[in-house]
Amino acid sequence: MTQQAEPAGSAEAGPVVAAPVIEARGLTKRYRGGQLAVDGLDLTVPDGSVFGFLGPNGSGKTTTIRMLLGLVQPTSGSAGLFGRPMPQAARAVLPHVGALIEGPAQYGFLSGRDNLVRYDATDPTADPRTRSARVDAALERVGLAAASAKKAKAYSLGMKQRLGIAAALLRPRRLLVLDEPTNGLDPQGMREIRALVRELAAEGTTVFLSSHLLDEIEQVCTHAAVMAQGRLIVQGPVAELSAGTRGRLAVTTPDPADAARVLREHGVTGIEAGAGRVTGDLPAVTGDAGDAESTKPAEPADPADLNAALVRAGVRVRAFGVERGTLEDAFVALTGEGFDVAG
Ligand SMILES: Nc1ncnc2c1ncn2[C@@H]1O[C@H](COP(=O)(O)OP(=O)(O)OP(=O)(O)O)[C@@H](O)[C@H]1O
Repeated sequence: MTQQAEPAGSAEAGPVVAAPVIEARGLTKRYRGGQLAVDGLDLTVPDGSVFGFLGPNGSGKTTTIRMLLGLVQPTSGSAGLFGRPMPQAARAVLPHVGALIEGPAQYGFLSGRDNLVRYDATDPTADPRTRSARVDAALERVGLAAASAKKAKAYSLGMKQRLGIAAALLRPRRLLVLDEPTNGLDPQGMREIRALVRELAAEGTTVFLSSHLLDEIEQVCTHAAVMAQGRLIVQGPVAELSAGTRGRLAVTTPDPADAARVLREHGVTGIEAGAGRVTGDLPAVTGDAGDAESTKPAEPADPADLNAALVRAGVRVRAFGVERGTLEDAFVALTGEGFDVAG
């Protein structure tokens, strides 16, 4: 008998060799009220990445995630997971995806363990005979084994969030999608979630997490995409995105006024001269940071030339360096706005 083509309902995601884990092309969502929540989004999430989906509140992150998971129908454009189209391939693909969107739904009167048992029981493909072992492994995985008998209502927010992640990890996942996983957590809770994300990534799970916190993305993500008002501003490896900013020149000198003058003459802008220290923005020689599609860093002037100019002008330089740009600098440079986390 010849091999049948894989049925749409198969648990296998099919051949996945080089396909990005998530791919969106021109993905757009206009809600019925007319609100354009996501506008022509092109997104590529590489296999094995920890991908930060960054944007202020209301920038369209949750709507995008819902479209990627097949929970919301796009107005236009396409979304794919593991090279398969969504929502058409949802039944085949979603068993490989764990998701935690808008906080975990839990029963406070049940223990953490019983919450997971209940959750596992709602999965028709989960073998009841191995349920107990699966639940214990998930609790262990998120560091809740010792607190597993406690009622969920007695959990801290961070523990509740980890219980939600444990639910998403009851079966092996190739992709974990976390919508604002550290929202509302205290610094310790945030650290725990970050550590967990790093561990999962080290085990080979691709993690896609949304956040409105720039430093969080810098700390934990290998790649990022930045959204503002429903549109993609930039995406790429985090190191390249922050390198794309020119960085800030910092000169320690007993002659700040002279240093400021010489630097200004050599094209340095945004100069701030204080007691014994002058900072400024390196002039760009070439570059295309203004291109929203580009992740290529702008080419800054060679700081060594500026240092030489200072020395030639008789300015005494005690320390000279370029402070690395941050993702926040990149966001400000690309949008001309501050990264507003309010709301
Ligand atoms: N069901 C809906 N109907 C109409 N408009 C909506 C709906 N859901 C979201 N929006 C609007 O779409 C825009 C994007 O919202 P979305 O929740 O996707 O953004 P977000 O970046 O996830 O923000 P947040 O972090 O606040 O959830 C917002 O202006 C929001 O008010």
